Order: sequence, then C-alpha cells, then structure tokens
Amino acid sequence: MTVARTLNFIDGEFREGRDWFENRNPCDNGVFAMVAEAGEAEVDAAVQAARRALKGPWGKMTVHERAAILHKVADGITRRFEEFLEAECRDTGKPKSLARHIDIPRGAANFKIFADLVKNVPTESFVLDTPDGAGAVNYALRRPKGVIGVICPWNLPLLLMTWKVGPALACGNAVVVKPSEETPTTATLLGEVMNEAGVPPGVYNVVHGFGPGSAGEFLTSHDGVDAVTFTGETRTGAAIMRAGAGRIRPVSLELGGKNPAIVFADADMDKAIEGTMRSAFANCGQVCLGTERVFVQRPLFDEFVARLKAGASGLVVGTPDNAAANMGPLVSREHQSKVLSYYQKARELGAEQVIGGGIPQMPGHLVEGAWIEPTIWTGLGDDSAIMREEIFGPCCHISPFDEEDEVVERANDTDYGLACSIWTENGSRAHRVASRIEAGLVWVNSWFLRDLRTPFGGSKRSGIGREGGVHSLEFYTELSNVCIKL
Ligand SMILES: NC(=O)C1=CN([C@@H]2O[C@H](COP(=O)(O)OP(=O)(O)OC[C@H]3O[C@@H](n4cnc5c(N)ncnc54)[C@H](O)[C@@H]3O)[C@@H](O)[C@H]2O)C=CC1
Ligand SMILES: O=C(O)/C=C/C=C(\O)C(=O)O
Repeated sequence: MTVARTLNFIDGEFREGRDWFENRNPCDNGVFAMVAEAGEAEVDAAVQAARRALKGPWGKMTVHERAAILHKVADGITRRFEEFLEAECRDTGKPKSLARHIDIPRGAANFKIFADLVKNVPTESFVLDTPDGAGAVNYALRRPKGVIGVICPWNLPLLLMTWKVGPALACGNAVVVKPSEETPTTATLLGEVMNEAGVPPGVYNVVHGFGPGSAGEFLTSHDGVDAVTFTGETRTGAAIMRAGAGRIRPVSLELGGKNPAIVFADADMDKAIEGTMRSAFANCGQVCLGTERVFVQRPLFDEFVARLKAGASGLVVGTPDNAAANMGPLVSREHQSKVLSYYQKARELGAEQVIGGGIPQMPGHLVEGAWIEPTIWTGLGDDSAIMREEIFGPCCHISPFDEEDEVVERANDTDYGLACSIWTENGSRAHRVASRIEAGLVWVNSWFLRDLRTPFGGSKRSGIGREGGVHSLEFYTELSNVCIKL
C-alpha cells in the first residue's frame, strides 16, 4: 500500500515540519499516511503568516467580499464532496452513510451560514440625552479579534473545525488550525479548497502535531495568537486556559459531557428508543452530546431496556464502505483501551451487562482495528465511575426513577452540563423540566437536531461561552462602541 504524506498548510503553501508521525486506519490499525509534525518554527511561521494576512487584502475586504469568498469555499467542499468523504472516513473509520449526511454537508453549511449571518446581524445603537439638549448617538462596531488558534478533536473533524473556522473568517480574522493528530486529513484538504476559492495566503493555516511539547502547546502559548477556540477534553481545556492566562487571552471551550436522557412514562416509546439509539451509539458513541446516562420512569423501565437491547443487537459493525454498517470502530486502539477499561470497571462494580461489554469478532486484517461492542448496563448507583466519568464510547447505563423532582436532581448531579434529552408527550412537563436542567442544550423528543443560529455550548465543566449564530460573532469579534456628541 502506498503511504501518503499529509503536510502543514502555511501561508497558502504545503510544508514539511520538524518530524513525521503516523496516521493509522482505525479499521485495521494500518499506517496509510505520514503526517508532517509542525515544530515551533512552523507554528511561528503560521502565526506570522496569519498576522500578515490581517494587514493584507483580507483585512481590507468588505464584509460582502469576504462572504462571497466563503460561499466559494462551501461550494469547493461540495464540489470535492467524495474526496472529503473518503478522507474523513479513512481517518475516523466512521460509516460513509453517516459522514455523507452529517460531517461533510455540515462542513459546507458552516461556511454558508456565517457568511450570510455576518451580513445581516445588526449591532446595537442608543441615543443618549445630554445636559445641553443636543444629545449623543452611540453605535457599536465589530472588529475582528485577530489571529485565532483553533484546536480540534477527532470525533467530527471537518464539522467541528469548520464550525469555528467559518465564523472566524466571516468576521475577518485569520486562523491557525491544529487538527487532532488522529484526523489530520480533511483540514489539510481544505487548504486546497481555500486556495481555489481565492482566500488570500495566510488567512487559513494548518499545523499538525500533538498537544504538550508539540504544535498544540506551541500554538496556544504563542504571543501572536489573540484568541483560542477549542473542542475536546475538559483537562485539555484547562491546560489551554492556563497557557493563555498570562496574556488574558479569550477562550471559547466546548468540553466533555456526561449527558442524561430522561424518559417519562408518558413518552412516545418508539421515538424515545429511536432517539436514544442515536444519542448513545451514533458515531460509535464519540459525540460530546451523546447520552451515557438514561433515566427511565419505572413503569416503562423493563420495556425500555428490552427494546434498547434489541436495537443495539441490530447494529451492524463494519468498515466505511460497507453500506449495511451503521457503526464503525473507535478512533484508535488507544481510545479502544480507554473504553474497554470502563467496560471492565462496570463488571467489577457489579453492573448488569444487558448487552455488549467486549470486542466484536472481525474478519481477517480487521481484527487489528479499534472495534468495540455497543454496550448497555443497568444496576449501578449514581455515584459509580460509570455514571460520573465521560467514557466517549457506544455505551449507556439505564436507571429507573419515580418522580419528576427526583430525576431532575439526579440528571443535574454531574460535574458536566452540556446536553440533555427529555422524552415526554406532556408539553407542560417538557417546559418545566427543560427550564430546570443545568445544561447548555436541552432537546425535547429529539437529539442532535441542530439549528446553527442557536447558542451552542455547555455549563459547569462542559465549557466556557457559547458559539452558534450571533454568539459566534460575539466571540470572533471585538465590539467597539462609538459615541458621537451631536
Ligand atoms: N468533543 C469532545 O468533547 C471530545 C472529547 N474527547 C474526550 O477526550 C478524551 C481524550 O481524547 P483526545 O483526543 O486526547 O482529546 P484532547 O482534548 O486531548 O485533544 C483534542 C485536541 O487538543 C490537542 N491538545 C491536547 N493537549 C493539548 C495541550 N496541552 N495544548 C494544546 N492542545 C492540546 C490535541 O492534539 C487535539 O488536537 C477522549 O477519550 C474523550 O473522552 C475527545 C475528543 C472530542
Ligand atoms: O453540531 C455541532 O456543532 C457539534 C456537535 C458535536 C460536538 O461538539 C462534539 O461532539 O464535540
């Protein structure tokens, strides 16, 4: 097999780095590409290129000119859809059927929505009375923040990266992206699209590497970076905050979750099962919004457990090209070890394993892949590690509950506050419970139904700030108030 080379993208050009690291296919653990690791010199070159770009044609463009270019970027992704799909699925192992409907279309949509939004969202203005009677007018102007460091995870690589790069560029910033070391390819491919679309050199840069002692740390501690946006693990978010603390650098952090689903006895069972199947198992459970704690009101409990088990047993594990497959492997053998350690812990804690708990039998060379069984447990207390720590695999624990107040308290009894799904046909209950859930995102009778204009982010240890719609504009711009004395 030929081993490809994945390069850094700096100042509009593809460049090597200080070293090379392997990119492995999660389906068989085979090395299919060598990735150029950016050292301090490459990261510095990327940041300097971004700073120059702000002073060049990009910084002088009108909002409409920028928006038109970003539409071309979206069109470029759509035109090269199959290439992006192939690359994303090779890096992550996820089913093409999933990436075709979610990851790649969202990659394009993230540019379009913010290109349009930035043209249409007003800023505030106030008329002030003054003692001389003439008054004053205040209006706010948006200025780009500058160079944005974008640190990305591996679970939805193109989707989550463009979710940040789209608004950052729409607002007139330049970016230096550090994709996850597990999934470097689509960010690199996007460099070609940027050039084709006429994005000036230096506006979009990609540096590859790891976190500590590598490109991630070099970027987040670089003096030339004005703000950092990050999606990933809570501990990494803390390290990124520390790296910018001395410079009072703004951060937007979208971190982990331990998200509950609450199924009331008046829920539509078919909808609740279908939604929980997706929220627990989609993308092999590697979604920060995914459900790992399911609370089911007692009258429905046994039926719910039986039906979710039946659903999980019908999942087809397979490679991205397998049209019948709806579950791929985990992203890496390393992540497989982490998830398996929780499967083992659940056994030690005395959980009842309803289904799964191990590695599925795979044929031929696929035995080397990061495959994992979808897993359901019952019987553990709310204080167990399985109920408190983010596992990030295709698994959930189902607990019974009796009363509304009780389940609200139990759902909120977590360090995290990212997402929750409530399943009920009682509209009053839906509103009442939704208002009491301590999470940034509450879905009623749905999951991952995304309107990109809405606030997105988490409370508690799930993050700082909100992105999405106007909230992204808030993070990626500085507001200057202009006060004119009349
Ligand atoms: N969307 C989410 O909420 C995600 C959560 N996770 C969770 O995090 C766990 C670990 O996965 P990782 O990929 O190791 O997540 P991570 O948070 O360590 O990595 C995410 C990104 O941050 C970079 N990074 C790591 N340390 C850094 C540092 N000190 N400074 C700057 N950049 C740094 C990584 O290179 C990667 O690009 C997973 O097992 C899962 O539980 C992982 C991916 C996504
Ligand atoms: O729809 C989005 O913008 C994001 C979805 C998922 C995540 O943020 C995640 O899994 O990290």
